[in-house]
Order: sequence, then C-alpha cells, then structure tokens
Amino acid sequence: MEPEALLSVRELRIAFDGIEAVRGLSFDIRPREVLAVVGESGAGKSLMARALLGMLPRGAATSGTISPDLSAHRGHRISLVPQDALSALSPVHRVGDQLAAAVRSVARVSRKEAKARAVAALDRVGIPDAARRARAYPHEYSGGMRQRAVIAMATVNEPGIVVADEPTTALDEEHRDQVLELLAEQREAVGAALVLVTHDMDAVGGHADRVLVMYAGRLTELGPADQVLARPRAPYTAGLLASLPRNAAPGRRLPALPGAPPAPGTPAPGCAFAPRCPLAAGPCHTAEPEPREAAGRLVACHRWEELPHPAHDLFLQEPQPA
Ligand SMILES: Nc1ncnc2c1ncn2[C@@H]1O[C@H](COP(=O)(O)OP(=O)(O)OP(=O)(O)O)[C@@H](O)[C@H]1O
Repeated sequence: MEPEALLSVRELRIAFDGIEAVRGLSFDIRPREVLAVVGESGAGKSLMARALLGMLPRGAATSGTISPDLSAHRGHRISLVPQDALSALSPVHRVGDQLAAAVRSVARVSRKEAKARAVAALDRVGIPDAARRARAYPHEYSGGMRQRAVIAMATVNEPGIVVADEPTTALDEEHRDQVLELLAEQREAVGAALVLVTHDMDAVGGHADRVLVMYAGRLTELGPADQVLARPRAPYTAGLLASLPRNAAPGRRLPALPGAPPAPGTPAPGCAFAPRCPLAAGPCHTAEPEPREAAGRLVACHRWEELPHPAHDLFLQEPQPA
C-alpha cells in the first residue's frame, strides 16, 4: 500500500506570459521522507519548490492543485532553507531575536519562552555557546555558523515540511556534506519531511529516500533513491548519472550529457528529451510520454524497457584526437 501523503501536488503548471516552465507535475511528499529533486538548470525545480511555499515570483500563472495549501503557514508548517544563507537573515537584528520573532509569529508564548526556544534551536544545530551567540548579529557569525542559523530558523517551529532550495551550491564538497548531514539530522529531530532541490546528483546518494528527476518542467523519473541511482530507468536519469566525473571510464574524456534542455515554450510534439536521447525513436518524436509505473517507480519514457544496464556507454564520448 502507498504510504499516506503529507502533501500532494497534482497537475501543477506554472507559466510566465503563457510560456509554461512547469508542465503538469504530479507527486506526493510523504511524512518524514527526504525527497531529492534533481535536474539540469531550468528544469523547473525552484519554481516547483516555491509553489509549495506560496512564494512564486510575480507574473507566475498556476494551475493544478497543491493540497493541503500550506502557503498561509509558511515558517510554521512549511519552511524554506534558501540557497543564500546571508539573505535569509536580517543584518540589523540579533540572530536570537530573529528566531524568537519567528517563534512568536506562530505560537502564543512569552518572550522568555520564545528566546529559550531560539537558544535551544541554535544549540540543536551545533552553534557553540548558543545562549551567548544568540545575542550576536549575523555578521559576527562565520559563514558556516550562518548556514546553521538559517537551518535553525527553518526548523525552530517544527514544520512538517522543510524545503531546501540548492542549499549547498556555494559550498565545497566537505561543507556540502556537513550541511546535508545537518539538514538530515534536523529533519529527523523535528520529524519533518525534507524536499531537497539540487542539481547535484552526487548529493542524492546517501542523503535522500526518494528522488524526483525533472526535465523541461516535467517528471522524468520518481522512485527510491537507491534504486534509481543503482539502475535508472529513464534515459535522462542515466545520462545525468553518466555525466558524473566518477563514472568516467579510464581513458575516456570527462563525459557530458550532449546538448542542452529546450528553452521553455519551444514547441516540440514528442518527448522533450528526444533530441538528446540516444534511444529516441518512433513515438518519442510524436507524443510526450506520461509518467507510468515501471520497475517500482514512475518513469516517463516510451522506451524505458530498451535502456541497457549499465547505460553509461550510451552517453560517454570517445576521446577526441588532440
Ligand atoms: N520570474 C520568472 N519569469 C519568467 N520566467 C521564469 C521566471 N522564473 C523562472 N522562469 C522560467 O522557468 C524556468 C525554470 O526555472 P527554475 O528556476 O524553476 O529552474 P531550476 O530547475 O530551479 O534551475 P536552476 O537549477 O538553474 O535553479 C527558467 O528556465 C525560466 O525559463
């Protein structure tokens, strides 16, 4: 039986000036899961994440449903860890006061209690001497501490869902792992689900329960992260994995997924990935594939059964003569 959904997205479409950037996306977020959302730049990951929070940019027209609609409960039942930790904190207020204000915006508690919760949240994310640090301003924190403070802010009200939009883009590998571990740990501590938006496929392994692969505003593959990573069923997922440097065969050039995603609004009668897909044939050029149950997951591909395993060779490029 399917686990009960914490939140359901159905047929979500997001357009600007009539040009659709998210084109009929349906998926569930399950309680306490870590759902990674991956795909190349422009796939619509951030727009989808912002739609969950009710934070779409001006001019966005939407259709479809997100239920329950938590946008009125932002900071309480759903919260955001943004890409840029600095922009998430006000430079003119003490970190502890910002957290306490966040607590008092959703709970009728005394100032003293709000401060105590703020300090506890800072302590929980590993800020040393949290009671004293709570009285400091963001510029008095190191970059790593600010990142921790932002995660404390996103979890202080014990939301059901934390959305992290590219939280590690600006970080090196070591710090990236630390932040992902901290996010996972905090998610566990407050019992939230985590939606982890990233274009970094490497961040998915070991950190996510399920992975949603998006391409050109649509679902390409959605399933258990370990299974999808070990044996992708959609050619696009296989291409993303083949593009990871660690999958380059000795003597081969650094592999790359050839081509680029289509610009939004580019009319294409078939599968949006077909122009880049080594398997594309027949219906791929005439009909956009819908997500279907396949191999214990959802896959939107007419020819998923033809995908060899491993599939890296389909995408790897031979060394070019010097
Ligand atoms: N404010 C906007 N106005 C017009 N078009 C927009 C706007 N925001 C996003 N788009 C369009 O939606 C597409 C998807 O944007 P989105 O930011 O969701 O992609 P993404 O998958 O998160 O990519 P990235 O990894 O680069 O953040 C963009 O390529 C752009 O064409």
